[in-house]
Amino acid sequence: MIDLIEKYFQNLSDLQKKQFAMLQELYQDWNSKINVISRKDMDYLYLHHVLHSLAITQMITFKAGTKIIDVGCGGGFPGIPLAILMPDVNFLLIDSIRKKIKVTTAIAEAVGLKNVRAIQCRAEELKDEKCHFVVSRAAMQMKDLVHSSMHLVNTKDQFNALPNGIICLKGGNLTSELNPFKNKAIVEDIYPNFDEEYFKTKQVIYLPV
Ligand SMILES: C[S@@+](CC[C@H](N)C(=O)[O-])C[C@H]1O[C@@H](n2cnc3c(N)ncnc32)[C@H](O)[C@@H]1O
Repeated sequence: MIDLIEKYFQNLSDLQKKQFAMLQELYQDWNSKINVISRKDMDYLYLHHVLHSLAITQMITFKAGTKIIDVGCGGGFPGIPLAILMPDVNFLLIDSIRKKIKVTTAIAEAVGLKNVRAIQCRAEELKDEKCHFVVSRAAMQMKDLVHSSMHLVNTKDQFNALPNGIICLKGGNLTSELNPFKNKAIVEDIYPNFDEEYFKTKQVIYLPV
């Protein structure tokens, strides 16, 4: 299934290929102990979770040294696949549920990711950390994500192609959810950049802070 990742990311090093390939067994094993992915979805780990996480790269390629906070990372999405793809970018993965952070930490360690930290906390209670971009998938409604995480974004230190902000992965009808942000948010369909049927209902949303 690593083929699916290589279809879109052709310059992976041998280490990155190995790291992506390790995810299947690691998630299989951890998910049997602590549920972080719906059981029926385990057959689609690379399409529904790994590649979907990497679809953030259609909006932006983070420069080396960028700091990212993944809010509500659960078992590590989108943070872990992005951290494998971008070893020069620093990731802090947070979730309010301790056992999810246990899985995320174990997987990051097993894969040998030096650019990942994971801590259990609620986004709104995180005070001592700043990042250039918050990323998130399926953690909360846009207005709650903005409310809980806006303070994490450093608005002064800007060096990426887009101003610092929040980037999230969403699906379905977003009209009412994004209504308060309609003049500011950029919404991109993932399909056909990633041309699997699964992505026909999925979007990447960017909101500058
Ligand atoms: C549906 S899961 C998605 C997990 C992961 N992002 C994924 O896509 O597989 C949502 C996660 O967000 C976490 N979460 C919700 N509100 C949060 C908050 N305010 N701060 C930190 N984590 C939060 C929950 O604990 C849960 O693990």
